[in-house]
Amino acid sequence: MEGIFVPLVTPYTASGEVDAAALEKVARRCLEGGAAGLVALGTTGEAALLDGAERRTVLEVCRAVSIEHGTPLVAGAGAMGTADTIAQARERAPLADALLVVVPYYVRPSDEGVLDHFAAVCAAVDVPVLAYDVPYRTGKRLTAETALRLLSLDRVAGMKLCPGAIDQDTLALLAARTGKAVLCGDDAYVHPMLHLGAAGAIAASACLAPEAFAGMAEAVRTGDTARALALHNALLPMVDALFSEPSPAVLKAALAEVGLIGDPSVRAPLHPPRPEPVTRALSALHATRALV
Ligand SMILES: O=C(O)C1=N[C@H](C(=O)O)C[C@H](O)C1
Repeated sequence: MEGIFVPLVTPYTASGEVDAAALEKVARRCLEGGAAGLVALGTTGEAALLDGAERRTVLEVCRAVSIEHGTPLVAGAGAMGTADTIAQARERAPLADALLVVVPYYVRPSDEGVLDHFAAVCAAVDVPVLAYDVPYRTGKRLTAETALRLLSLDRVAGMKLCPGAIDQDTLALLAARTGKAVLCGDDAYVHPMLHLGAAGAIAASACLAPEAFAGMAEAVRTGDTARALALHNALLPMVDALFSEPSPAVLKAALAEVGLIGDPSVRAPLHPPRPEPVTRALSALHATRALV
């Protein structure tokens, strides 16, 4: 798994249903913009705020677009408990090339508990699993040592790392060169993480600027450091604006402004964003366009 994977928003119609046509449009646009693949039902897709039928619709739309483009589809899965996570993983695996399974949240299990959780999920499905480490959301932080033990599980193909920083554990994990993919999930750090050996990223901001993110990853890969840095510097203010309020509220408002989705709404308890970060994201987007 290499390159920029885009976790898609879930657009709604004015009457609040999943807007399959808008989702298809955003998905196609991301792949045409150079994304390596799509992620359905991630944090950005408000997966926790959809019902079962809606999650199925999202997966089916993303599956169809991925097949059309010959690119991989990653599906988010994960609950607080192991049994519920396995049920979700079994349901979604047939429609996905890999599963993005979040570290069990809220209950704060021990490291051994986390490892057993992933071993049980891996044993229940026959697709690769990406472990999703996002301690500011889950309440459970993984050390590099535990992350390396996780990566040593056969079916674990890699990790999406979202520690909110490039910390000692991140550096140790990347330095270990396990051969498994480390994907950056902190949009602001994609550029330095690629230089440090990350295989790619799962970045919500790439929904709005797929060309710039894909171009940055390609520039790092080909050694065009000046171009990679220019794109990183241009993207940073956009990322800052997009994450200045709980995601994906600003992102959806910006996508609506550029006409990619019809309705910017997010589901409760998320709130619509203030206008200021949306304007800021759009003017930063404009600056990135000059570089792609
Ligand atoms: O949708 C996702 O998955 C993402 N998760 C990160 C988060 O937890 O906020 C951010 C990333 O850009 C996309």
